[in-house]
Amino acid sequence: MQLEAKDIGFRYGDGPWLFQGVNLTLEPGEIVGITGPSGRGKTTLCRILAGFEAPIEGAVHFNGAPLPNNGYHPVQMVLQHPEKAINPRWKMHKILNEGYQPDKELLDLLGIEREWLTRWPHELSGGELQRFCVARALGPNTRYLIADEMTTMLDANTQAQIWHAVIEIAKKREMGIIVVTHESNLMRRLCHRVIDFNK
Ligand SMILES: Nc1ncnc2c1ncn2[C@@H]1O[C@H](COP(=O)(O)OP(=O)(O)OP(=O)(O)O)[C@@H](O)[C@H]1O
Repeated sequence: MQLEAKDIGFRYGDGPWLFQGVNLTLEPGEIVGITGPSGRGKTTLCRILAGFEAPIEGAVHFNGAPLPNNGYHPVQMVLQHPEKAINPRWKMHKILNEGYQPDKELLDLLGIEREWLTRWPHELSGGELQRFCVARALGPNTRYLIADEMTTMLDANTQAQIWHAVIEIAKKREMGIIVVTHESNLMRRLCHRVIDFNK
């Protein structure tokens, strides 16, 4: 079940092309980094790969066919700021179980404490909230995870715990990952290969 970007081009409105002719193939279980300067279009490319945005040119294929536009999406994305990705009017248990019911093993792996489940989002730290966003993205039908600066705002311990959990799940399920980060050490440690989005 490959994830394939074929000759992708994108621009906002009638502005200049952000990028054109982007080709990328991810195999199951592969961890690929995307690096490049701020504003180059990495997040935009991620949004296209996750089906949030349609490319102006080219196409994204999953398992040889266009990305599905209903049902559970096989490509899930986790953003830098968890508070932008959750409903502030829902308690954490509702946010966590929105798409599927994560099991105890996953909650433990991500260090999610049970007492957090009855709290509102504003009653948790950024690192605690991000664990929920990661759990929510790791449904059993997630085949590719896009981590766009997923742990940039977090301290080293939280960053390590979250990545340990994600890598363990990825190995077990042969889930592919796209890692967008400006941290070159993290990139080197995690990724099988890195695409320089500067060129
Ligand atoms: N909805 C939008 N409408 C118009 N321009 C946008 C929109 N979203 C992003 N842009 C612009 O597109 C460019 C690329 O943005 P993008 O977030 O994809 O870059 P990036 O490489 O991920 O940057 P960073 O490393 O800072 O996160 C930026 O110049 C941004 O201002």
